[in-house]
Amino acid sequence: MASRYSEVYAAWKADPEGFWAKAAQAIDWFEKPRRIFDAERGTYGLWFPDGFTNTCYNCLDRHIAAGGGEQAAFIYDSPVTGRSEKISYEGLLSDVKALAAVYRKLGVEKGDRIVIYMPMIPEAAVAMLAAARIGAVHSVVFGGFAANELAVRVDDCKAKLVVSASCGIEPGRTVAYKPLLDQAIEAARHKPAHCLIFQRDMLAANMVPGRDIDFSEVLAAAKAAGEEAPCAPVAATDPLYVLYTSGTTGQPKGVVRDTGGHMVALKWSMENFFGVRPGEVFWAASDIGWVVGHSYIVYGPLLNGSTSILFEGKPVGTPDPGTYWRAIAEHGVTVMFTAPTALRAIRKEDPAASHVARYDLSRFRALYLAGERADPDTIRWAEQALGVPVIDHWWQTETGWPVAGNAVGLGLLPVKYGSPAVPLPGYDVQILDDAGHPVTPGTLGNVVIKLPLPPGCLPTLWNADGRFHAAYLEEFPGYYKTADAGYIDEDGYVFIMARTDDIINVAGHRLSTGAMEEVCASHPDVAECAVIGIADPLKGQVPAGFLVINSNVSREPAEIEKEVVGLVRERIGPVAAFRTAICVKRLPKTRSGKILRATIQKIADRQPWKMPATIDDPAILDEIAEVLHAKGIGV
Ligand SMILES: CCC(=O)SCCNC(=O)CCNC(=O)[C@H](O)C(C)(C)COP(=O)(O)OP(=O)(O)OC[C@H]1O[C@@H](n2cnc3c(N)ncnc32)[C@H](O)[C@@H]1OP(=O)(O)O
Repeated sequence: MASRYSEVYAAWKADPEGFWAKAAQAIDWFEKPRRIFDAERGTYGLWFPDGFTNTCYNCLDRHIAAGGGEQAAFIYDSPVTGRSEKISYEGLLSDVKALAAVYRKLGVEKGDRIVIYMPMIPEAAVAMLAAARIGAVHSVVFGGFAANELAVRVDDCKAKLVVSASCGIEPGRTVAYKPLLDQAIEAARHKPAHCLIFQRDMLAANMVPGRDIDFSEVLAAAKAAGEEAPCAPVAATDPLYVLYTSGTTGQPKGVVRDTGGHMVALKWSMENFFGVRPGEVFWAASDIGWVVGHSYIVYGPLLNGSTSILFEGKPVGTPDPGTYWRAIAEHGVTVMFTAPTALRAIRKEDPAASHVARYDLSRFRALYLAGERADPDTIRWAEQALGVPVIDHWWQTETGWPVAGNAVGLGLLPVKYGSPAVPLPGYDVQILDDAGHPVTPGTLGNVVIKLPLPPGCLPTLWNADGRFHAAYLEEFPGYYKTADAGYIDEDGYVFIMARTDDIINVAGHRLSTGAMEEVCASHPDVAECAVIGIADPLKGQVPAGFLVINSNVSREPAEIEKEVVGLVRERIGPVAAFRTAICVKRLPKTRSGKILRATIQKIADRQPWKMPATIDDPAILDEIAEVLHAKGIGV
């Protein structure tokens, strides 16, 4: 099929409001918006400012009203527990209605926050949809974060309720969630009134009397009593959720997602970008703790009337590197999303892709990759192994849906390896130099998006309009700063090259080196430190910490390094993948005292580097190179 991309993008550019007004017709509204965009409200304007709707209604009730109740909403595929289960739209709605009634009985009202800290089980999605049903704001916290990170989020959003589970299952170990939750609540200044705990068979959690409530018991009781909560009409501009993402400090940023624009954008993207029709099976192999889990495990597929796979497993080891292909064949997946790290892990164990041949992938049409840079080698390997288009695309927690990509739904454009292709309708992506001037095609600069951002993107940060403005809008007035560096070529293809801040990407997880430095520096023997991301063949990047020890300390450096590694795991969580801490005599700095992190990174990554003109003492770089080489890094 010839690509309709240029025509559709031009139609959006000619009449953005007309474009989104038409897209909004695919959503059911309790009160249809008469205005499409109000540039005077919010931080840069608000979408559908006078519309009223409900996300849960659009995800569930309306499909059932249209006769789709028996279709599977979710397929729960859990190789780590050996379970596989289909959950129909009707069955899901029944649980969601009852849980929403439980929330109401616990005093949760429209606008109240519910923190969800759960593994990849259907109850996590039920908890999200039940919050949406009553107009409560959910905030999902990824299970790989430590208690301290959970506490920071509970405090920031002042959660009235926490929904959690007794445990998660990681290969080879059971992760007890409840002790982490108890520690988090102990540490938090704000105490949630109640915790709803889903007890899993593999591990029972100890309950705190008066505060903790058994999820299954209370849900069954609500169902037996016929208790159900109706869908609350919420303003299109009301928040559906807050999702925290790494900031440049230990305080994460609470990305706000509104209700109406989010649904309009996701529904449009399911059909036009991913090319998935209602009734088809879509699989985003990620976690509900990340934005892709929100957008494309839960909300996008359900808004589209599709079936979504909820996968509790890993690309390898559960049980083998064929597990993705097995699930695609077994459930008739048409389109899948995963992170490049997952493919690299599979390739490492099965370089010849011999597991693919074991399965019938005839219904599989496309594989989408995002979350980190997709290296051309991995894309080519997957194309050859799977025989379907493998499509890199680029977006952020903040945008909520793809900014640039090759839209299957509009007909594919030629692929340029290393580029996530072209900006999607809604996004006017530009490249500016540091002074804010546009650069010529092919020139590296700051990747920005001309305001207003389209529906679905963040309107602000939770309770932090000032921080939102300072972080995203201030540096390039009239534009949203992505904090990515890249270029656009002569054909309009976007290339994303690096971050412009201290965020690193570890296995598709966005992590702040600043936050890790805060933890390293809190060790009593550490005088100062620097954390950088170094290249890793599997995870893309991994963090490495350089520690200067207090002069009066005579302990073995290896001991301190081990303690610091443990401290980061304890404070931030295993997701940080912080395994390398190295004691050094001194850190290289400029004469004004700025640590030369970028130069250390280049040495570690064996990239060409130049002696910075402002360096205070060049000999320190030789010392750093020596220590790195002794550890086998950068050699
Ligand atoms: C486009 C917009 C976006 O960017 S949205 C974000 C997109 N990113 C993603 O979808 C993430 C992609 N990455 C992954 O799914 C995983 O990293 C994959 C590839 C599956 C590999 O997983 P895994 O082998 O566990 O490695 P990892 O680096 O993720 O984990 C590091 C340590 O953390 C642990 N962990 C992981 N998840 C949990 C969890 N839910 N609960 C508790 N612990 C968890 C892992 O077990 C691992 O621990 P350890 O250090 O080995 O002991």
